[in-house]
Amino acid sequence: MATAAANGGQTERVGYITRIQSFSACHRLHSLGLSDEDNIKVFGKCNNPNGHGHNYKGLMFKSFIDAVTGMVMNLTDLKMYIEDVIMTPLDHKNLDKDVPYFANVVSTTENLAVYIWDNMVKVLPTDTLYEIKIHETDKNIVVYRGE
Ligand SMILES: Nc1nc2c(c(=O)[nH]1)N=C([C@H](O)[C@H](O)COP(=O)(O)OP(=O)(O)OP(=O)(O)O)CN2
Ligand SMILES: [Zn+2]
Repeated sequence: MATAAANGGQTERVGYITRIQSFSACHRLHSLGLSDEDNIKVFGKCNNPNGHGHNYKGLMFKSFIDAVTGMVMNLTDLKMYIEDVIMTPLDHKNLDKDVPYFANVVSTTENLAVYIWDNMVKVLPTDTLYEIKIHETDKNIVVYRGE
């Protein structure tokens, strides 16, 4: 159990750690709630039935810095969680066809962040996830904090 003595007498500190994970996937922006015509109006080139690909970069985490281990979370454990939640289901996949969640949810980066959040909280220690930040392109970045 962590003690203040093991931490040089300091009170608990909150740390933020980030792990950058790249993964590639293709998708098409298409809402089942819109007509084909409106889908084209709303999503433009991204509604092309042939889809298009991205090299996403997903990030994360916060928690108390454990007084004994000095870690917010062991990055080696984090790597395993990321493998299970991001890499196995999403990497080199067609989001709309290969990931059941996106069968009727538009595969925007916002919804991808929600998907990753919902699945990461299932495997991480309680209250350690701070945010999911996804770089869809160098210019387009989405943050989701579970709200
Ligand atoms: N709010 C959102 N808007 C858009 C999303 C999204 O996920 N959330 N996604 C897309 C497209 O899927 C696509 O990613 C856009 O790519 P693109 O226009 O090529 O990306 P850039 O803006 O970086 O390209 P430049 O043309 O170089 O500026 C569209 N909208
Ligand atoms: Zn896209």
